[in-house]
Amino acid sequence: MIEIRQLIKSFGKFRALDDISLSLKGHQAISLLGSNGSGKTTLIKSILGLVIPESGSISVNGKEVKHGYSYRADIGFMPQIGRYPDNMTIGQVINMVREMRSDVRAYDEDLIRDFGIEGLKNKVMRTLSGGTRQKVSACLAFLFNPGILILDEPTAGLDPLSSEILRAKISNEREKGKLILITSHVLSDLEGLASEVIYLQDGKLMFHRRVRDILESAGEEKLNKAVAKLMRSVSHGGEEK
Ligand SMILES: Nc1ncnc2c1ncn2[C@@H]1O[C@H](COP(=O)(O)OP(=O)(O)OP(=O)(O)O)[C@@H](O)[C@H]1O
Repeated sequence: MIEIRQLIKSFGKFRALDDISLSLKGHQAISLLGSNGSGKTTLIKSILGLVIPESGSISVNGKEVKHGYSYRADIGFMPQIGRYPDNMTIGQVINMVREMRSDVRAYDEDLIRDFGIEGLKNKVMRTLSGGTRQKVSACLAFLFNPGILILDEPTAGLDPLSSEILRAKISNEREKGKLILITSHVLSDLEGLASEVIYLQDGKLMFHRRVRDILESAGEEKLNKAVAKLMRSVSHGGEEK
């Protein structure tokens, strides 16, 4: 569903993405890992068409990103920090976004219900806690029932119950065949959620592997331990892709 070929992006002389090729398919929850500054956000922004790469290509559901923005209709994006008009209420923001897509017949309001957003709809955006703001961002990302979800640090700031609600939603959507790309710095957040892991370091792709294979080859039951082991081995030896 997302094909990235030999992607290169520099900021001045600094190479933020260095020859990245990836094939991302439906039915997967893919965890995008990497230390601060490794290129995760730049990669996500390239997929969203917000960063223009200097070479290489990205196609989403067969449409080349550089040929227009229509492909974005099938991507739901949850940013790390959602920015919304300060004086609007939650209800007004959700209605405003809903009206932007009159072509959509059935909205996905599961998270609005499960997070209890109805009871908060008169709260003004500027007064929201970080976690409630995150919940609004999550509700909006899923609202149009997109085939692809890109979630940037989705559980950061969420309380344990809300985090579990979001994890369950991600699993459900994956089972329906969606492609879900998730960045997180917390390895334990991946447990039972991710089916594939991508690891970037200094703008380079260090590995893209199935969780099952990572667990098997590390001889570990816990994904966070297995991924940490693999990260150490590729960081020191520069393993596979
Ligand atoms: N607009 C920009 N101008 C100059 N340098 C940039 C720009 N955007 C990103 N960079 C640099 O590119 C590198 C990759 O940044 P990016 O935000 O993609 O990292 P990240 O993996 O998302 O990091 P984090 O985990 O901290 O969010 C960093 O060194 C960053 O300083």
